[in-house]
Amino acid sequence: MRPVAPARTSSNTPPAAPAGSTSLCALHEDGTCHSCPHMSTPLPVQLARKQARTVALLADGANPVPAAAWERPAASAPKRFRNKAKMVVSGTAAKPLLGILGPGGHGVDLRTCPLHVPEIEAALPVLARAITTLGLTPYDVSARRGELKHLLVTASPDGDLMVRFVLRSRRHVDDLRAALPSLRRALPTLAVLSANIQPVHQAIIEGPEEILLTEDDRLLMRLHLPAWGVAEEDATGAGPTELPLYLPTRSFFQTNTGIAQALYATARRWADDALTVPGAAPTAPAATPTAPRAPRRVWDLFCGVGGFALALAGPDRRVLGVEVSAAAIDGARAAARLMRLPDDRVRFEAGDASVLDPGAGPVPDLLVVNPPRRGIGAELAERIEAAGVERVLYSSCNPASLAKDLARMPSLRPRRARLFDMFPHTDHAEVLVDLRRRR
Ligand SMILES: C[S@@+](CC[C@H](N)C(=O)[O-])C[C@H]1O[C@@H](n2cnc3c(N)ncnc32)[C@H](O)[C@@H]1O
Repeated sequence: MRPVAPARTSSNTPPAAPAGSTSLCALHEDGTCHSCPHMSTPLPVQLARKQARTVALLADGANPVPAAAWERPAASAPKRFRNKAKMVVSGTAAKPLLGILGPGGHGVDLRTCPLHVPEIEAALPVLARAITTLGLTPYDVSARRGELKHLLVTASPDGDLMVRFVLRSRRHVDDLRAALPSLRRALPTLAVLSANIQPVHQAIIEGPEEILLTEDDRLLMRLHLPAWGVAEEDATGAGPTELPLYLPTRSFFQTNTGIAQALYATARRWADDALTVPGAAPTAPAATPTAPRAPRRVWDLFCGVGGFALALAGPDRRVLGVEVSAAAIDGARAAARLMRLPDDRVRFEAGDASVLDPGAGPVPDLLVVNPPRRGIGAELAERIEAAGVERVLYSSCNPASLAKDLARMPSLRPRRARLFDMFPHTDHAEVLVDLRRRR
């Protein structure tokens, strides 16, 4: 077969925004893409507004977050922060479009989206040429014909790539396998290649079957946190402690790498900062075995590939992570091995976190929850409230469901909060709240 041509940087450069524009994105400016409604507003102004909105929303609930509890928000880079591209493939095999379906189901090409990290932007034209070379016909939603539905590309902080072709059937899997050497020549940092089979005609990004075409089945995402006890830099600040996370193909990962680092670093700083919250009730001295200064037993529910659990792992601490995705749990266990954490201290279990009862056995000193947008829900919130857990770190990508869950845990009072700009140019906000049981 014909080889795939390597990346050409000149054709990868996004078209410049029109003169006089403050926008970072020509696709936004010319109306091609509406995914980032605030793209034309300077990022510091966006962030101030997002912070004000989030503070107001959470001050208003039945278990309010006091205005004085908020730390300075963690600001993102304005562009080149997204480590994952989820591209709908449309057009034709000869001229594929990688992006979204616009009004009327017409394909819109977003391969020059300035949010993607440079490694993704350089890879997309190479992958478009591979689609042409392999004759992969994009799936036509209205005609229900074609084979290639989506292209999912993730870049690690080291620039390694995971590329997944979401196909309607297995028809082209052998062609993709045969193209691997040529793809590797064109994309030398290609670490993981797979075909995901998504046979149903529904708006679902990926299906349950993943066919791996490389030996590696996961991407190493090496994050960097500040040293223990040191305040984290915002967003892009690389610190000296490595947090190596393994991302398997069908697992969640925070899409903004710099902000993910800030989030895990803040959780770690707060977890060990039990005595220093302004206005917090004094706790027992550190030496008292029943009330240690830093938590000894930590649970991380909805742990994904283990970001919070592994950031919080320490010599005098037992950590349990629970996550519904078995693939993500495999990744978390592999990362724990890479970090040489003994499995009697750091344990990961696949299962439904929403049915757990922290009061059923020895109660964790610190519970981390980082649920999907729906929140932890009434039942888990009520069990946490009843279990007598002293401290909860609640990381939420949906302040509205967070406010509801806080109202269900009236004994756990928000003492500290921080906004993380995980999704710049949109209204979405990620919030971390430090809850302490009222005495
Ligand atoms: C917002 S992500 C957080 C992942 C992780 N904490 C991180 O920092 O990357 C939510 C996670 O919850 C998982 N999840 C969804 N429902 C679940 C459930 N009922 N029990 C356990 N995990 C669940 C998802 O698979 C996903 O990995």
